[in-house]
Amino acid sequence: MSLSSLFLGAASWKVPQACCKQLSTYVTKMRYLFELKEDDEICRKAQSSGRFYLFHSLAPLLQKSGNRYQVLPFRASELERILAKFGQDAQKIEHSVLIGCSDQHEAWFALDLALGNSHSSGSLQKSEMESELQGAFIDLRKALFQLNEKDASLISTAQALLRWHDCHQFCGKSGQPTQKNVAGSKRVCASSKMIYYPQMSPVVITLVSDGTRCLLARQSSFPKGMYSALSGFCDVGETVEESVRREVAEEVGLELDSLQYSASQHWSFPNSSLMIACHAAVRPGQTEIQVNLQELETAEWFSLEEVAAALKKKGPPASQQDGAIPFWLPPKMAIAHHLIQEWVQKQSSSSNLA
Ligand SMILES: NC(=O)C1=CN([C@@H]2O[C@H](COP(=O)(O)OP(=O)(O)OC[C@H]3O[C@@H](n4cnc5c(N)ncnc54)[C@H](OP(=O)(O)O)[C@@H]3O)[C@@H](O)[C@H]2O)C=CC1
Ligand SMILES: [Mg+2]
Repeated sequence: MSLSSLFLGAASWKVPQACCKQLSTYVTKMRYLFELKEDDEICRKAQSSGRFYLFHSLAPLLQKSGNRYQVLPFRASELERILAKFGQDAQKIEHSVLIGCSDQHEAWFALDLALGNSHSSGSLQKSEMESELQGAFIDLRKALFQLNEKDASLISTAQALLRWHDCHQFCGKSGQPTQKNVAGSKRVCASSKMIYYPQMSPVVITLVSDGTRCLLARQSSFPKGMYSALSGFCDVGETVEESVRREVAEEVGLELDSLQYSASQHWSFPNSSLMIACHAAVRPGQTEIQVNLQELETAEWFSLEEVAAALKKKGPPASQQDGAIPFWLPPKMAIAHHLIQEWVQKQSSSSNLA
C-alpha cells in the first residue's frame, strides 16, 4: 500500500535511518510545527507570513473547478483587508488555528469567519463574503470526495480543530471561559488551571471474513444501497482488540478467531474520530449472522466476485427498473473502501495461487 495522507498502513512507512547528520525536511518541519505549538510569539509571527484557509460555520471556502473542488487560501494582509471590509477587527485572526506548514516552513492556519459572531450577522454576510472571496462555503460532507487527498486531509483537520474550539469555550470544572494558545493546540482555564487538548474519539472498523466471503452491513442512515464494514466507538478502558471483538459480537452475533491491524484514518463525521481499521476472521464454521436491529438495518456475507464488481463502480449506481438500487461500496477516501480493496487483492492473489 502506498503512503497516503489520509490513512497510514502498518507496513507503509519506515523510520528514517539515523545515519545522516543533517536533519531531514520531514524532521525539521515537525520540529518547526512543535515550536509553533509551544511558543505563542513565534506562532504569532508565523501568522503574518502564513496562509489562511477560511470557513463559515464550519463549511470550508472552496472554488469549483470542473466537477472537482479546490482550496482557496489567503495571505494575512489580504485577510486583514477582507475583515476590514466586513467591519471585523483584524484581531479576529487570533481565533485562527494552526493546521500545518509547507516544507519551506510557511505556516497554514484555519479561521472560521462566522463562529464567535451572533448567528444572524454570520448568516447575513455569507453570500457577500462568497462573492468578495470568489469562492463558496461548501458543506464538507458534499465537498470532501471532490477534493484531492492532500487538501481533503488538511480541510478535515482544520474543520475538526475549529469545531473542537467552538465547543470548548468554557471549562467543564469551573464553568469559566477557557483561553486558547495562539496555535490552538490547547485551551486553558485560568480559574481551575485545567488544560484541554483537542480530542478524537477512537473508532474501530473491521472487515470480517470467513475465508472466502466478507461481511458487509448497512445502517439505516447510510445512502440507499451502500454497504460498509462493521464499525463502532471504543469504550473507555478497552484495547483495540477488545473493541473489535465486542462490536462484532454486538452487531452481528459472531465471535472472532483472529484479527490483524491494517491502517488508520482521521474521520470528520459526525465529529472527529480516529478510525482504526482491522481485518478479522470468524471461527471456522461459525458464520451464522444474527443482526442487532437496534444498530444495523442488515448484514450479509458477500462473495469475492460480488465485492470485486462493486469496487469497480464509482459512486451510487442508478436505480434498476424495479426501483431497487444495486449494492455499492463507500468511496475511495473512506478507510472502509481501503479495507475492502485490500481484502479483494488478498483473496484474488490467493485464489490465483490455488
Ligand atoms: N471512514 C469510514 O470508512 C467509515 C467511518 N465510519 C464512522 O465511524 C463512526 C462510528 O461508527 P458507528 O457504527 O456509527 O458506531 P457505533 O456502532 O458505536 O454506533 C454509534 C452509536 O454509538 C453511540 N456512541 C458511543 N460512543 C460515542 C461517541 N464517542 N460519539 C458518538 N456516538 C457514540 C451513539 O449512540 P446514542 O446516540 O444512542 O448515544 C451512536 O449513535 C461513525 O461516526 C461513522 O461516520 C463508519 C464506517 C465507515
Ligand atoms: Mg456500528
